[in-house]
Amino acid sequence: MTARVVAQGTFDLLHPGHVHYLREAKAMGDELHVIVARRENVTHKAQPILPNRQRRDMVAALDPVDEARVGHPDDIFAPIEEIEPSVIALGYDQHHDADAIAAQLAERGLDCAVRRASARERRYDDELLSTGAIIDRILDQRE
Ligand SMILES: Cc1cc2nc3c(=O)[nH]c(=O)nc-3n(C[C@H](O)[C@H](O)[C@H](O)COP(=O)(O)O)c2cc1C
Ligand SMILES: Nc1ncnc2c1ncn2[C@@H]1O[C@H](COP(=O)(O)OP(=O)(O)OP(=O)(O)O)[C@@H](O)[C@H]1O
Repeated sequence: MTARVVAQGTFDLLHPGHVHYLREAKAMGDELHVIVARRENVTHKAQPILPNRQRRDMVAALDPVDEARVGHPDDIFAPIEEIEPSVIALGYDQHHDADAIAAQLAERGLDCAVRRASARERRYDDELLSTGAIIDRILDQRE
């Protein structure tokens, strides 16, 4: 039986931290399905610069990714019910509470583990491993 894994995020300006996360998520199963956050649903930080479709297209092009989709406008569990993953891989710093997600999955009768990926550490001084840091450097150097 194919073990499907779901990963999710904003994936605005891509960087090695995203690749690390998606590689780890893929290793948690056989098929990696990525849900790309709709711009209007990103309320916990600055909204993404790039359009939903462009962010999805770039994530879909990454090696570990088998399928990527723009997320549901208002029910984050709608794609989960469609994909029926064995694992949801949370990113190392994602603000979601794993237990709360596990409880909502159980409520919907979804048998799916919730795990957390690790952080990718910097390999050289000026490596940028966050979209926010990339944007800050652009503002700093291009103003
Ligand atoms: C299990 C799960 C399902 C999600 N499904 C959707 C969705 O369908 N639509 C959406 O816009 N965001 C969805 N999200 C929320 C976004 O991906 C959220 O902004 C992201 O988890 C946090 O992104 P960040 O790590 O880029 O800050 C989902 C998150 C989780 C944990
Ligand atoms: N350095 C990193 N190491 C491991 N995972 C990362 C790293 N940076 C981002 N991720 C993961 O990638 C997913 C998408 O993150 P997101 O799109 O918010 O990127 P970000 O670089 O964290 O953005 P921002 O700087 O705006 O917070 C999340 O699950 C996040 O945990």
